[in-house]
Amino acid sequence: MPTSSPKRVLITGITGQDGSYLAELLAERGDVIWGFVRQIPQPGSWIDPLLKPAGGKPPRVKLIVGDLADEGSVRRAVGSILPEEIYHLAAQSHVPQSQLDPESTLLVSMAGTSYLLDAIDELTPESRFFHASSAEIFGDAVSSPQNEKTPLSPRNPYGSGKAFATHLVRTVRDSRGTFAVNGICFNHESPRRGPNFVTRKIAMAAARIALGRQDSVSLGNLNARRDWGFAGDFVKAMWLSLQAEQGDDYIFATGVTRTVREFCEQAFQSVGLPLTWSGVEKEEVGLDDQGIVRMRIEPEFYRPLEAVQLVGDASKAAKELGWKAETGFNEIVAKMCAADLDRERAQIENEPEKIG
Ligand SMILES: C[C@H]1O[C@H](OP(=O)(O)OP(=O)(O)OC[C@H]2O[C@@H](n3cnc4c(=O)[nH]c(N)nc43)[C@H](O)[C@@H]2O)[C@@H](O)[C@@H](O)C1=O
Repeated sequence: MPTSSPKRVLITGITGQDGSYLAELLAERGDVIWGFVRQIPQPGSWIDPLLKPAGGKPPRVKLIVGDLADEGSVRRAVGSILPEEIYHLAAQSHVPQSQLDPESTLLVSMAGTSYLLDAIDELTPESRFFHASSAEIFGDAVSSPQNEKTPLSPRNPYGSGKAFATHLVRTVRDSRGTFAVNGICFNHESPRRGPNFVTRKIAMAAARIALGRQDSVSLGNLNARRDWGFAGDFVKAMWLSLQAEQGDDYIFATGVTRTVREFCEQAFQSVGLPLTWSGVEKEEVGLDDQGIVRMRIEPEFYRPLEAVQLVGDASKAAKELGWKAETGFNEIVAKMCAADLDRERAQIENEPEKIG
């Protein structure tokens, strides 16, 4: 990766999957990192090792409490930290949840992005701004694979909020000259993924079933396809995009899709419980080698409108940033299952012994 002098950096969404990997990457570079958080995280957060490093070393991350839906607190954060780089990663990013609660999803995606861009314009016009956009802006995509020029066609509130913010970033870049980047991120996973996303749900279930702590798992559409990469690779792309000559839009993706079914097969295989399938579509089940049902279909996990052909063309990021997704599908699944096996085993060790 290219070198550059340490920076003052502000990250929204720092306690999440991407925020924590990014903070680790920037801490290694020696950057001075601030996390904008709604509340101080409970112990056990992914950024604990940066907040309280081992051996009594000084914290690598400082926190500033505020709310992205409150313009005043956003201005105060930017005005007091005077960041050279801002990574805006915070979002309510679960698609079904955005259908249940569009308002708060849209507030963070739309108002939060707008307040940050206004604060930069007024207080720190030299700051470089990264917006974590999403493949969901393409929703019902008119062409495949999608690139930076593909028209936006979101199909749910989450995608709509991200589409608005993506447009806003483009407009502000053109009209005010702000160094602003849209990183249009396709699905990216890791052991830090929240358990309501399908990959982590499957990895956790496979680990728990293999250790006898759960009988089976219920899923929705097994034939849904996604372009799944590794979150640790994606945060490198985010950083690289802010080291470029000028702000721009980039697709971050692997260019390869897999089905939910393939993810299941690979996950169960990696915990030593290969699955076979029986039945059709919504009646389908996954069986282990003893014929025990380990995976069922539950209609509640089907989506009313599925994003159909989302696969990214990241050739611009490759050409201009020298970035490509390095971690393959099988490696991502293996990492996730191994981490969940470890976590479950640690929990078993800490459980009080049952007597009688
Ligand atoms: C790019 C985009 O990527 C992510 O959004 P997502 O693709 O909606 O992620 P997911 O893991 O919830 O669903 C993936 C697929 O899996 C299918 N699926 C089947 N059965 C279950 C199931 O039981 N649970 C879930 N959650 N999905 C299921 C589901 O129908 C869908 O086709 C976010 O990071 C988002 O923030 C973002 O930006």
